[in-house]
Amino acid sequence: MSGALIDGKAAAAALRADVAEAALTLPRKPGLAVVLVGDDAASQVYVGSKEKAAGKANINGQVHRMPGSSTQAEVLAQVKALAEDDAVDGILVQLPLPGHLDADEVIATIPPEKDVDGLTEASAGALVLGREGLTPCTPQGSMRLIRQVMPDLSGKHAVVVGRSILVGKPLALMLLAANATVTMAHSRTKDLGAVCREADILCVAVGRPEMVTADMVKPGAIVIDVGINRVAEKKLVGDVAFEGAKEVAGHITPVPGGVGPMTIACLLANTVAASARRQGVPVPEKLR
Ligand SMILES: Nc1nc(=O)c2c([nH]1)NC[C@@H]1CN(c3ccc(C(=O)N[C@@H](CCC(=O)O)C(=O)O)cc3)C=[N+]21
Repeated sequence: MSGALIDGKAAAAALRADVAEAALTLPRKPGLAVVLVGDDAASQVYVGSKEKAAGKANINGQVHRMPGSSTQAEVLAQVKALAEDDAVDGILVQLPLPGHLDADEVIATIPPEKDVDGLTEASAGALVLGREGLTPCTPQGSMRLIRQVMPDLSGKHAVVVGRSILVGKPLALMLLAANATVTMAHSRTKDLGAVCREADILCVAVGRPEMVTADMVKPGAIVIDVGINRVAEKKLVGDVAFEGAKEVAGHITPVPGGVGPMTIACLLANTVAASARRQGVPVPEKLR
């Protein structure tokens, strides 16, 4: 292996420790509410791990499980109740929602100051306008990993492959705010390989197993693999063909153990940051 591994598990543990410490400095214990509609097995496991992580970080985590047959009005009423609950600092609606529900309308019901997933129009607007706001967890986690190996992105070329609302688009904006020169590439980009090879920082969030191969990586580049694809019964792979790419990259995130663990840690960081603002105290520096 030539490139150094970026250990997302270790970085997430360190951030969670900072979050746990910061939570204790607040007048009131931070509260995180997760709304889970339906009984999708993967979501159950995932939400359970969020609840546990919250507890360990000195955050009151509560999961509101609703049947898959819940109506739009019932889900909206649940989110509204949490919006009005003063002890709740963060609201996360687990996605995807069952097909008969309108996720946009549900998310619009989350007050921006409790939007720990960074998915409301207000949070997206703040990111575009360069104002203070809560940022989506997966791109925020990616930025934290990049900063760890490259604190100053000035003069660097970042290529983001994938333009999703959840990851690609916000990540590009965050890289731009950090002074990188940013290219957004996607499924309609011509000669994707050539574009990727220009990248000092290559971020891939397309949801296609091992789509980015070693020949698309500039020697020494930082490679951030946001993909989590279940290929065989138990095997998880990223959007980057890791074995080859790691020989070319300077730094690379593995899957699992890369961006994934950072997503949960950033959710906790957002929750404590939201709580601090709601309680009128400064957001601890390490959580920014
Ligand atoms: N409103 C909302 N916000 C989310 O942030 C959200 C969501 N809905 N719905 C589901 C997806 C999925 N997601 C993951 C986070 C961490 C790992 C993670 O830590 N993965 C481990 C592997 C876990 C395993 O082994 O299965 C890793 O990459 O190392 C995975 C998936 C957040 N999501």
